[in-house]
Amino acid sequence: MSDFSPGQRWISDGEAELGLGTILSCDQRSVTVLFGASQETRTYGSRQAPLTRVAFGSGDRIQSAEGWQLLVDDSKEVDGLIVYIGEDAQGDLRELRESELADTMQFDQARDRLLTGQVDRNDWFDLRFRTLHHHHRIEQNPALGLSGPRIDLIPHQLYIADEVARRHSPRVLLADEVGLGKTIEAGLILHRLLLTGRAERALILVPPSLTHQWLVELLRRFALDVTLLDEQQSLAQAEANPFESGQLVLASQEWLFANPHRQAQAEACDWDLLIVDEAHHLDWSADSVGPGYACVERLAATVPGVLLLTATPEQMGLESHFARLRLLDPDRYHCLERFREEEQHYVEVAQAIDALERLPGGEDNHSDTERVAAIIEEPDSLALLTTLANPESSAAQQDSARRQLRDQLLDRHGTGRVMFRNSRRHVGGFPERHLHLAHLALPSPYRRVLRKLERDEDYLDELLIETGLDHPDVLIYPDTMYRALAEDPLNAEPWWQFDPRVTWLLERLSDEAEHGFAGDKVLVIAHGRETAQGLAEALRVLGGVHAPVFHEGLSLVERDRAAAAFADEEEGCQVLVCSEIGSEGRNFQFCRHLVMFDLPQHPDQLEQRIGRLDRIGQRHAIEIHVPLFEASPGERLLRWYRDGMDAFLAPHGVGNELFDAFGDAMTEALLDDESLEEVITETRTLFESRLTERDAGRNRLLELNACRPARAEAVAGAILELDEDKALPRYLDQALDIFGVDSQELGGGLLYLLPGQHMLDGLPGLVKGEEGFTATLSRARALARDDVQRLSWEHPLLREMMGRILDGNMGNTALALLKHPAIPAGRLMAELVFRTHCPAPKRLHVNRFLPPTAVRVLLDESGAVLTDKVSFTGLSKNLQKVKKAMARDVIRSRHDQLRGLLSQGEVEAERELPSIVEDAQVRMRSELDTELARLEALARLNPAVREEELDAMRRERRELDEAIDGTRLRLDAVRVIVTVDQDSR
Ligand SMILES: Nc1ncnc2c1ncn2[C@@H]1O[C@H](COP(=O)(O)OP(=O)(O)OP(=O)(O)O)[C@@H](O)[C@H]1O
Repeated sequence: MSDFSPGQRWISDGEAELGLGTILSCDQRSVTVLFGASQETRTYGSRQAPLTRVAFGSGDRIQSAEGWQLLVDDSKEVDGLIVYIGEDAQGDLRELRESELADTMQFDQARDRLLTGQVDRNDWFDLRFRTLHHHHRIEQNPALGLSGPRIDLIPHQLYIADEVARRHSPRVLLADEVGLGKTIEAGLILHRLLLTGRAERALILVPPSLTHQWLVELLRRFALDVTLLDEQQSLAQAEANPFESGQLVLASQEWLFANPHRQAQAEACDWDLLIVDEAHHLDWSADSVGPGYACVERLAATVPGVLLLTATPEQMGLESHFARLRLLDPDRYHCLERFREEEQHYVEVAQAIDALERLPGGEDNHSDTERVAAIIEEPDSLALLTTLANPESSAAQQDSARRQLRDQLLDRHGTGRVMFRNSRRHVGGFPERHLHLAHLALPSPYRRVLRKLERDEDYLDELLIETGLDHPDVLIYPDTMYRALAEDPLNAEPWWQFDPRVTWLLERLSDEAEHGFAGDKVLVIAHGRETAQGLAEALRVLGGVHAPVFHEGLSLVERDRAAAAFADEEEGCQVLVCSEIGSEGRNFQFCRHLVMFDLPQHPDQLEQRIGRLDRIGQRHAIEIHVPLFEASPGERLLRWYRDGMDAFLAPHGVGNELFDAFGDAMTEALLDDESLEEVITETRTLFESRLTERDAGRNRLLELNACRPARAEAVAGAILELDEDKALPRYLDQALDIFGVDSQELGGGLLYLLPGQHMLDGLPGLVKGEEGFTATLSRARALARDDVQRLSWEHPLLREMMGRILDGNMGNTALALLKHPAIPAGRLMAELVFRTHCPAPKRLHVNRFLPPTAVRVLLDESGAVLTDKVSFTGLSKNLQKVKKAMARDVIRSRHDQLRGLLSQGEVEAERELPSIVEDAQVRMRSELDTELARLEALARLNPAVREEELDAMRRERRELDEAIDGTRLRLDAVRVIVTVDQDSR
C-alpha cells in the first residue's frame, strides 16, 4: 500500500463506523488518517494499513462537504486524487474532488459497503437472509403475540385475547369468574398489541396487594419488563413526570387514587392501553362517585384502549356495574333503564341460538324457524336461515349456515362486544368443592354478650355505641366485639386464649388429628386484620406453629414475603393467615384447604375467597372448612349462604342481586332463627328464579359469546404450529453462534445459554462475565419449571437478534467461493437480496399484510438470471468462506462488473414488486372488508359498536391501502460469489 496521497478518502476496514477518512500525511512507514465525522485520528503502518480506498463510479450519488449532491457520470485522476464528474440536483455539470466529499457520508447500505470493500462473514449473510424469511412468515402468522407467552393453551382465554386484540383500541370488561385467567387474558392482549405495534405504552392499576404478583406474572409468563411505580420511586424522579419512566407502568390503585398530583401526572402521559384490575372497586352511584372511579373515568376519556377486570362485576351493585360499562363506551351505555330493558330480550336471543342446533330437524321445524326469524332482520341472516331450514340443503351447507347464523346472532345482540364472562360451568374441568363445618360451643365471653342481645332489643344500640363498631360486624365477628369491649375487666385475657376456633384449628393442623390437614397447606382467611394477627400469634404461642400473616397493615414487600413463605413448596410454611385483602386476586391454587375463620358479609366476597384456591392449576377438590358457634349470628349467616344460595358449591353470579334484595333482612335476622328461616326461603325462591332466567338469557348469551370454540381452536392450532416449527431450533443455533452466545445441552430438552467471550453486547438476559439462563423450546417443560425460560420466536432474545439484523447492516455484504465442476474458475456471480419497504405508522401493523419481503436475484457475470435455477439453500451449502483481504482484492478488481450487476439486479427485482403489492392489497382488503362489513351489519342492530370504531376501521383501510401502494424495493444485502478450481483450498 504505497499509493497513499494526502487528501485521498479511505475507510477503515475494522472500524467502518468512523466514517469517511482523509489522508493527512503519509511516508514510507506510516499513514495518518483523520476521520472527520467522528473527530478521530489514526496512524497505521503503511504496509499493512487496514484501509480501503473509496472510489465511486457512474450512477453513484455522492455528497459534497458543502451539502450539494452529485450524480456521478465519470471520473478522472488529478495529482493522485479522484475528481468526480457529473450532474448536480439542478442538472448542471459539475466536478467534485474527493477531498471535498462530506465526512458524514454513510456506508451502511449494502451497495456502498460492498463497493468500499466492507465484507461481512459469509454465515452472517446467510443468517440475514434466513432472518428476513422467518420474520416474513411470523409477522403474518395469526398467532403472532399469542405464541410466546408461557401459558397453557386454554381455549376461552385464546378466544378472548384474539377477539379483543384484533379490535381497534379495545375497550372491554374481562369478567370471567374468579380464577379463570383474566390476568392472563389481559397479559395476552397487551403482549399481542405490543408485538404488533398497536400499543407501545400501557398503565396497569391494581390493588396494592397484587402489584408484585402482576409484576412477576408479566415477567415470568410474558417476558414483559414492567416499571413498578410508587411514591418513593416518583420522588426519586425529582421534577420529571414519573409516569414517563417506563413504557409499561404498574401502580397501586390505592396510591394513585389518593393522590391528585400523581393522577394529573398520569393523565399528562400518552398511554395506548389502561388496565384496571379488580375493577368492581370503582364504585359509582347517582349521589356519590368514588375517587377510583373518578380517576379511571378521566384516564379512560383519553386513553384509547381500556381493559377492566373483575370476577364479580355486580359486587358493588348494578348501578356501579352499569357505570363501568359506561366508562368503556359512554355512547352505548347512557341509560340504565334501557340497559335493564334490553336484558329482558336476551332470553329470546339465547333460545333462538339453541333452536339453530335443532334445525332443520325434519317436518316439525316450523317453531324453531319462527323463533330465529323473530330475532333476525338482516337479509344476509334471513338467507342463511332459509338454507338452514331447508331439508334439501346439503349437510355441509347447513353446517356452514348454522355456524354463520350463530355468530351473527351472538355478534349483533347483547353485551358480548363489551363484556366477556366465562364460567366454570361451560369451561368445565374444575374441581369439586366440599364444605366441612365444625360446630363449636360459644365460649362464655361471647355468649354473655350474645345472649343479652337476644334478650334485650335495646342492647344492640348500646353495644354499637359502646364499641364504635358497625352493625352487623359486632354480631358476626365476636372476637372483634370482645376486643372492642376491652375496658370490661372480664375481657382482660386475649380473645384467642379461650376462642375454641383456635383450638380447633390447632388440632386440625397437628398430624395426629383424625380429620387433620396431614401436613397439607392451609389458607386461613379472617375478615379483620386484628383477627388475623391475633390468630397467627395464637398459633405460635399455643401450638408452636409459625404462620405468616397477610394483611393491609403490612408493606407490599412484607405481604409478598408472607405469600412467598407460604408458596415455597419445600421449605414453606404450612399455614398462611390472611385478612380479607388476601381474598382477592392472589394465586394460592397450590393449596386445597381453605379455612374461613369467619364469614364475609357479601356473597361475592365469599366467592372471591374460594377463588384463591379454585383457580386454573388446582389439581384437587377444594376443602372448605368453617368453624361455627352454634346458634350464633355467624352460624345463621352461613345458613343464609348455604341454604339460600348454594354459595359454597359453585359461583352463580347472582350474589349481588340477592344481597341487594335480602342483605338487610338477613342482617336483621342474625339474632332470630325464625325470621332467618323466612329470609332463607325467600332468598332461595329468588335465587332459583334468577338463576333460571339468567341461565336462559344473559348468562347463556354471555357464555355463548365468551368463547367461540371454532375460533379458539384455530388460534390454538396456529400457536401449536409455531411451537412445533422445525426451523426455530436451526435458526436459534445459527443466531446464537453468530451473536457469540454459548449454548450447552443440559439434557431433557433444556439448554443453558451463557455469554461467550466474544458475545455482542446488549442481548436481553445475557451480560458478559455474568451467569446465563436455562431455557427450553418446549411449552410443557417451561410450564413445569418456573426457573426455565421458554424460547420462541417471540422471546426477547430472538426478537432482539432478529431486530438487530434487520435494522442494521450486519451481514449485508459477503464474498464466498464456489467449487463447481461445471463452472470454470474465476467466474463471478452476484446474489442480490432486495427487501420491500412500506413506510407506515406502527399502529397500522402493515406487517400483517406486507411484512418486509425478500426478493432474491442471482446473476452470473454475463448478466444471465439464475435465480430460479439455483436456490438459496442449494447454493449456500456449497459455498466456502474466504479471507477478508482477498475478498477486498476481488471486489476492487471487479468494481465495474459489480456495479453493472447491481444495476441489472435492481431492474430484475422491480419486476416482482407489482405482484407482491397486489397480493398484499388483496389480503388486506379481503380481511378488512369482511371485518368492516361485519361491523357495519352489527352496528345497525347492536349499539355496542361505536361509530368511531367504524370510522377508525375505514380510516385504517384507507391508510393501509395508501401505505401498501407506496411500497418500494431496496437492496438489502449482496453476496459476491467467485468460482474456484476443484482442487484449490
Ligand atoms: N393459560 C394458563 N396457563 C397457565 N396458568 C394459567 C393460565 N391461565 C391462568 N393460569 C393461572 O391460574 C391462576 C388464575 O389466573 P388469573 O390470576 O389470571 O385469574 P383471574 O381470573 O385474574 O383471577 P381473580 O378473579 O382471582 O383475579 C394464576 O395462577 C394463573 O397464573
